[in-house]
Amino acid sequence: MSVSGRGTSQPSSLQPRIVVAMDYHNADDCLRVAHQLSPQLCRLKVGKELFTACGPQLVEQLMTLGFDVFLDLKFHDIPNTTAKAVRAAAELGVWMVNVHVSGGRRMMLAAREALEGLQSPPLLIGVTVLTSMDADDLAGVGVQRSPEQQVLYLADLAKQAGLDGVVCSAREAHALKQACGKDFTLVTPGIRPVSAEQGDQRRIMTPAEAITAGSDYLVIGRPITQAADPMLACREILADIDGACDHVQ
Ligand SMILES: O=C(O)c1cc(=O)[nH]c(=O)n1[C@@H]1O[C@H](COP(=O)(O)O)[C@@H](O)[C@H]1O
Repeated sequence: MSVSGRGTSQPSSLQPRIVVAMDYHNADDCLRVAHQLSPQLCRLKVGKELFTACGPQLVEQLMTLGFDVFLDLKFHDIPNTTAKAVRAAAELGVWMVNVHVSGGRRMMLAAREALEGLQSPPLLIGVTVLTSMDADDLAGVGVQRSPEQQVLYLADLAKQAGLDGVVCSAREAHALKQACGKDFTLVTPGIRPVSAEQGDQRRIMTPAEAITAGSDYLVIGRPITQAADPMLACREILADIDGACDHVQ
């Protein structure tokens, strides 16, 4: 039994706000680390690499261990295909699923509609501007707005289409909470403790900064999964955000 209750968009002070990105290539590595982590302390994200290698069976195994699972496949397709993929994710029983906001309003409305009538639908979240992108990367694909302007623009589209929230960087969290309201869920990757390497991420913040800025869920991969002791790394980040949580609640 998971700890969150699906369909709850805002974490209470007792619910885990860390979502560990299980970016592994095989089930053994993923399950070895999952057994070291605790559903009381974190949720898990299954993304493209792990899902392509291991499929829905592994998602089910992680849920059997008690974890809430964010299925991060960033659907971006024609409305009919996206809606059916979102429905399939819901039938798998995941806690959260995402689509690219740039798939457009009709695509997002179809995804929303695909979840109608379900007793505990997953949170439906829109990806805005990937946290690996900066202003130069956006300009490279023809977008002249700043990352923050583009994130705000896409988040407004997502909200109007009935999505529960967006994936963004924590750098945009404060402005987004003001623009979209506190109930609009903010899921923020690009989280780096002070000592961690930035890697391919560009718009980053520390865990405590992200919570203070208004992030609801922190998606954290390599700083935990590549650590010698993932559970210890997770606990250290929790200690870092504890004070920030008290401050914002
Ligand atoms: O949707 C996501 O989860 C996502 C969106 C985004 O804009 N940036 C981003 O990094 N992610 C995911 O978040 C995780 C971040 O991992 P680390 O960079 O290792 O902490 C990866 O699994 C990414 O696929």
